[in-house]
Amino acid sequence: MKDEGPVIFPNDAVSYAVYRYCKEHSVPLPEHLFKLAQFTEENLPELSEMMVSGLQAQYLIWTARSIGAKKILEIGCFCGFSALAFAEALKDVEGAKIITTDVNPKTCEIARNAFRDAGVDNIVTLIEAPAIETLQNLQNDGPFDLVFIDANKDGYPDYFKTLLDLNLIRKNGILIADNVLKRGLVADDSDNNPSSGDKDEVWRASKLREFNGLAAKDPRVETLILPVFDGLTLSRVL
Ligand SMILES: C[S@@+](CC[C@H](N)C(=O)[O-])C[C@H]1O[C@@H](n2cnc3c(N)ncnc32)[C@H](O)[C@@H]1O
Repeated sequence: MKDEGPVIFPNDAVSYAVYRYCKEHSVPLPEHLFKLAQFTEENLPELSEMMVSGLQAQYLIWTARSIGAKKILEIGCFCGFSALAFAEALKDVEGAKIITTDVNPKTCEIARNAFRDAGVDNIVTLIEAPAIETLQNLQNDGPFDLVFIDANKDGYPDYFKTLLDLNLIRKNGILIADNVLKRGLVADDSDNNPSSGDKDEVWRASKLREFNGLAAKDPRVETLILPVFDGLTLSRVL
């Protein structure tokens, strides 16, 4: 077994080259995703970092197709970038349905326009409401094949419990949660971590630690945490 050592790549330059290489050799993204990303970066520059990365969108498309997903639920729509990726994955699937939810009216409007412009508004429904409320009203729409959590980090433990208690994910369906390592703070928030001075982030990391603990111990799921992007928790429903 190899040592569980630090980063594989020697420095930032090589890491960026690797990232570009991975994108170029992975499932392609449609042009409308690049357009939405550019629009978001130009119009909401201070928030645009909230979008998943290009490679992460490729990962979501590949995963949704791999498990034969037909129904997807997303918590945290923002301007619609990851939902559009899911729509790309499901565009040729008979009866496909994507439900996404967010509380920000401004970004919801951008997302709705993006879904319409991409011609996927027939399969994507955006519910403008707090996610916990949305989950409690989804009994007739589930169970989902894939659920993606990418919203307020303090909500992750409740989203996890509600999704499982209400049987909103089918057997062998998967839950993907983003940002679960929070720049490593979840595993190490000591002075070793340059982000440890940011008290808000340290608090969010504590909620993510709680979420990861639930996902690791709950007998209804089998969980894998991957140290990719900002950390992904993958839970398969048993
Ligand atoms: C990281 S962004 C989502 C990014 C999106 N998945 C993408 O890749 O483009 C998080 C979103 O969660 C939303 N959010 C925050 N609190 C929420 C809540 N209680 N219920 C639903 N959405 C919430 C924010 O408004 C924000 O748009």
